[in-house]
Formats: sequence, C-alpha cells, structure tokens
Amino acid sequence: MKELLIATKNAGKVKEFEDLFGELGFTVTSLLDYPSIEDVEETGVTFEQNATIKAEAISHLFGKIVVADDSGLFVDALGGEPGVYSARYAGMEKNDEANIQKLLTNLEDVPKEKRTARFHCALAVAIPDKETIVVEGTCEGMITTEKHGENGFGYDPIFFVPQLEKTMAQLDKETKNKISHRANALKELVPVMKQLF
Ligand SMILES: O=c1[nH]c(=O)c2ncn([C@@H]3O[C@H](COP(=O)(O)OP(=O)(O)OP(=O)(O)O)[C@@H](O)[C@H]3O)c2[nH]1
Ligand SMILES: [Mg+2]
Repeated sequence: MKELLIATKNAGKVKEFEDLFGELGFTVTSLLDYPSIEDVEETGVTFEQNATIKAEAISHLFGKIVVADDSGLFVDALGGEPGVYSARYAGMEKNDEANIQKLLTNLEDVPKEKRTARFHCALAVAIPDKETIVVEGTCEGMITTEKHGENGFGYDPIFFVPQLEKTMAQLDKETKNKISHRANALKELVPVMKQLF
C-alpha cells in the first residue's frame, strides 16, 4: 500500500481523505498522528495560497511528498464570506457550531432564492525539489435556515444540495465523496498522483 501524508488536523477532512485516497490505493496519515507539530499559519488570501503554504511547510519538515487542503464556503448574499476564513468565522478556536450560528444570523433577512452558496477546495501537492501542484474543485448549493443531518463536518448541516434535495450532513459519506468540492478537486489530481507514485 502506498502511504500519503495530508497536512491537516481537521478530523472531518481526514475521514474523507481516507476514503477518497483509499480508492486510489493509498493509506493516509495526517498531522493528527503528529500532535506536537503546530498549525501552519494560513497567511494567504486565496485557497490556492493557503493550501500551498501548508503543503510546502510540512513537506520541508518531512522531506517527502505532502498534500494539503484549503477549503471553505462562499455565500453570495454576504459578498463571498466566510470564504478563506470559513474555519475561523466566529473566532480563532474554529468552532463549527458557532460558525453555523453566526452564518444563520447574518442571513436572517435573506430570502430563500438569494441564499446561494458554494464550497470551494484547493488541494496542493508539495514535492521535494519540484514545483507545487494545485488543483481546485467546487460544489454548488443553498444555505438553509435550520440544521438538518448529522454526517460530515463544518457547515454541512446547513448546506443544501438542490439535485439531491438534502443537506450535505444528510448524505451518506459515499454520496458526499462523489459530489463534494473535495471530491471534484481530487478528480483533477488523479493523473498527477499516478505520475508521482
Ligand atoms: O461543511 C463543510 N463541509 C466541507 O466539506 C468543508 N470543507 C471545508 N469546510 C469549512 O471550511 C473550513 C476549512 O478551513 P481550512 O481549510 O483552513 O481547514 P482547517 O483549519 O479546519 O484544517 P487544516 O486543514 O487547515 O488543518 C472548515 O473548517 C469548514 O468550516 C467545510 N465545511
Ligand atoms: Mg486551517
């Protein structure tokens, strides 16, 4: 089995990557296995920049190929907020519930048809002594007025996927992993991974 290190401590992402990369024949390790490594500061203003910063920092540390994910939610009625700050929308402690409540409050007066949004994901592959490769993927949806479903993480309980008539948190993981921004980005990465491993 090929082994791949993902530069994240987000347990929700790790679970999804175990399945997504598992299908490609990889076992996944993450920074959850290295708790003493501090979070890399996300100083970029785009997903692409932050994914690159995280992947390159951890690749330099381990001297091997590392993948990083930077992702978030764009809400049209809020001019694209929370965007690259999705994890820290309600504060630096990255609390999913507080983030959801802040978003619902900010959208209180916004009617259903104007609650359009999309998830965005940038995946960066840092390769020692080579240029970093970045791919991106999106997933379109609408923000609900209440939470529905228990699966997934982050904003999934309030992100409604119109074609499936369910929130992301009401989908089983196999279905989320077919349609998500992360899955769509990973599709672009398959040929790259085949070349590298
Ligand atoms: O409902 C969701 N379903 C998803 O599929 C999803 N993907 C991303 N997000 C949100 O965007 C932040 C990423 O921020 P982010 O890329 O900086 O990650 P993070 O700080 O949590 O971990 P790390 O990978 O940086 O260590 C996350 O925390 C979530 O709030 C999602 N929400
Ligand atoms: Mg982060």
